[in-house]
Parts: sequence; structure tokens; C-alpha cells
Amino acid sequence: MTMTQPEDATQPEVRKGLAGVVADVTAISKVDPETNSLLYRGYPVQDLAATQPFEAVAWLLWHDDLPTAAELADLRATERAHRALADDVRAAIDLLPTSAHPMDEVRTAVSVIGAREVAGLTALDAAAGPEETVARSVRLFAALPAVVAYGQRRRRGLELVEPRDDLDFSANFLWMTFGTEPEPVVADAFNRSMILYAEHSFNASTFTARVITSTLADVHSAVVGAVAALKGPLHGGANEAVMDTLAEIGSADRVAAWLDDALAAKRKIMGFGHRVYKHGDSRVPTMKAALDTLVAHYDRPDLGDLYAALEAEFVERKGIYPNLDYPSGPAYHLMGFDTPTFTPLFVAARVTGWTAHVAEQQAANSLIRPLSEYVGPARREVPPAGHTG
Ligand SMILES: CC(=O)SCCNC(=O)CCNC(=O)[C@H](O)C(C)(C)COP(=O)(O)OP(=O)(O)OC[C@H]1O[C@@H](n2cnc3c(N)ncnc32)[C@H](O)[C@@H]1OP(=O)(O)O
Ligand SMILES: O=C([O-])CC(=O)C(=O)O
Repeated sequence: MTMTQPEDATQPEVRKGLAGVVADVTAISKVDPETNSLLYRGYPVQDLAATQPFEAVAWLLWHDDLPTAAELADLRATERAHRALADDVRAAIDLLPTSAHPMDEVRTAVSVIGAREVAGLTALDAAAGPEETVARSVRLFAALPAVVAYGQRRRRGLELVEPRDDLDFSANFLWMTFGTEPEPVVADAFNRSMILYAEHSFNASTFTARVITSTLADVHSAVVGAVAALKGPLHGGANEAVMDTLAEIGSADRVAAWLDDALAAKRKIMGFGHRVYKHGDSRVPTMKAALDTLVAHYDRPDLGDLYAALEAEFVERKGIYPNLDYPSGPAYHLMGFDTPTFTPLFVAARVTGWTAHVAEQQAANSLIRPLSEYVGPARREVPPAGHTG
């Protein structure tokens, strides 16, 4: 991170990457690097992951507290009613080549769903208010698993699998992707990953969503922008890159030599480091425990050893710790997801946090528009049109 200090008191301080800048208040989550903790509306994320279905955590993010039994039943009924892949969304995905990145499929799908949701409304009316935003967000949250599952299946040349009303969000997601009912241990690990990925204050994609919302654009426009921001490997795209790295290294005994070369080439090691956490990511212990369960379940100690060896070697050499994408990548791999599907899984979870922030921004909006320090040429005369240099 770079900070340009002013040469004199009259020059503004430029905070590259907005590092350390507090841009607004939020009541949705608290990321605390000092205590290495993460709270969703006051509740420790590891406790939510251990006890709650993902739908309850989604409700928590959209509202002030965990749902009552009746509220959860209502949310589940709405979510189940909007699970099926809509014809227009399927048609739009099918227009894309199967070589398209799944994040581009997801971005396209959100755009199609959003255009339908606000058809006939002026741009001003489309934004609506926090209550309507949450209602639209529940439908989008419900629709995304089918988009992600269909994407992976069509790349594999497989038919769409229709949703099952008797399964909860996580089990149904796995059902639609693989066409088999998941074993409880797998559904549980997946549910935990969704909760851990759901929300993380003013990260790049959430901030993108808030910037878009601040112009009075509608929630689907904000989510399209957030998906685009999440695709980058410095953010959500890192979970895919982690798996590529582990595949490239191959086995634990090759870690040291691989790292020698990677660091000599000044490569970034994906899944390590964080803008806010400098002593370890609060979510990693919970996700690592889920990964350990999967390693045992699928009998893949080789992957567990490789994971541990890279972590130990990199931490020893650089003092930089894993972030959530490091355990999530191999966990999703073991569950059977193709590597390019990993970041869309992150979308399916984070859409809850993004949309909670959209509603919060709408409730107390101010156009987000920072300043810049101009460093280009001083004022000069425009040359004649078609000048030759
Ligand atoms: C869910 C999430 O989005 S979590 C983040 C997922 N992203 C990744 O895993 C990508 C890899 N990690 C990174 O690129 C960074 O750690 C970031 C972008 C996440 C955070 O970066 P910043 O806070 O801006 O720190 P910055 O990139 O300036 O790093 C500080 C120093 O540590 C080094 N560093 C940080 N992370 C890494 C890494 N993963 N591999 C190698 N070096 C690293 C940088 O090269 C830099 O070194 P320098 O001071 O010698 O130039
Ligand atoms: O907070 C960040 O900058 C990135 C991150 O971990 C997340 O979005 O989950």
C-alpha cells in the first residue's frame, strides 16, 4: 500500500487505494484486525457458521437481527418459490460461448434479471427504497444458485437439474449442481462457506455496489458492478487462483522449490495477504476446519499436506497469512466444483452482504464522489485540428 505524503501543508494527502480511509458508517458488519474478529450485526461469524442455516444469516444481514422461526419460514418459502432458472436468463446464458468465464455468465444473468425487475420504470423510479430493495434482493439471492449450477453443468455438457423444494438453500445448491443429494458433511461445509463469504464491510466489491447505489441506480445495477469487481484475482478471483496454484505445485515436497521460483519472479501468491487483516483472516480457522473435514471425508491427505506445506513455507518466508480464499479454493474443489465456478459461489453468498449495503446506502444516501490531485500537464493551448506533432 502506498501513501503519498504532501510536500507542504497546502497539498492534499493522497491515500492510494483509499487505504485506511473511513468512507462511511455501517451497522452490518465489523471487521476488527486488532482482535482478528468479524461480527455480523454483533454476532461472531464463527458462531453463526456453527449454528445457522445460510438463509437465517441472509435475513440477519438484511434486517437487524436473526429471524424468528416464522420469519425464517417466510424467507424460505419465498426463496424456494424463486429458485428455478428463468427462461430469459437461460437463453441469455446460452448465447455465451461455453468458454466464457462463469463470472461473465453470472454478471449477464444479474443484468437480465434486473432488466426484468424494473421494466417499465424510469431510472429514478427503478431505484425504489430499502424495503423494495430487500424484496428484490431475496428473489435475486434465490435465483443465483441455478445460474451457477447451470453454468457448470452446461460446460460439462450436462442437462439442467430442476430445484428441489424439500432441500434447504445449501443442499439444493449442491443438488442442482451435481444432480445428487449431498451428504450432510458436504452440505454442512458448503453452508459454512456461504456464511463466511456473505459479508465483509467495505471490501472492493461492496464499495463498488455502494458507489453505484449512491447515484440512485437500482440494486441489480449495483450488483452487476459488484460482480465485476469481485471477478478480479486481487479480490474474489483469488479462490480460483489458489486452486490453480495448488495444481501447479502438485505435491507438498515441491513447495519449497516452487516458492523459490515464484518469489524470484515476484509473483503474488494468491490466497495470502489482506488489506485489513495483517495477522491472519478471522474466517480462516472456521473454513480450515471445514476443509479438514472434507479432506478426511474424501480421503485426500495429499491435498491437506500440500495446503499445510505452502502455508507454512510462505508464512515463514514472508510473514503474510492466508485469507479466506486459501481454504475455500481446495474445499470447493473437493466438493466437485470446477475451478472457474469458485468465484460465482462467492457471488451467491456475497449477494446478501452487497444488497444489505445497498439498502443501508439508500437509507442514508450521499453521492460518493472523492477528489483527485491533478498531476497532468499544466494549462496549454489547443493545437490546430489534425496537427502533425
Ligand atoms: C476475499 C478476498 O478478497 S481476500 C483477498 C484475496 N486476494 C488475494 O489473495 C490476492 C493476493 N494478495 C494480494 O494481492 C494482497 O495481499 C492484497 C491485494 C489482498 C492486499 O494488498 P495490500 O493491502 O494493498 O497490500 P500490498 O499488495 O501493498 O502488499 C504489501 C506487501 O506485501 C506483499 N504481498 C502482499 N500479499 C502478497 C502475496 N499474496 N504474495 C506475495 N506478496 C504479497 C506485497 O508484494 C507488498 O510487498 P512490498 O511492500 O515489498 O511491495
Ligand atoms: O475485505 C476485503 O478487502 C476482502 C475480503 O476479505 C472480502 O471481501 O471478503
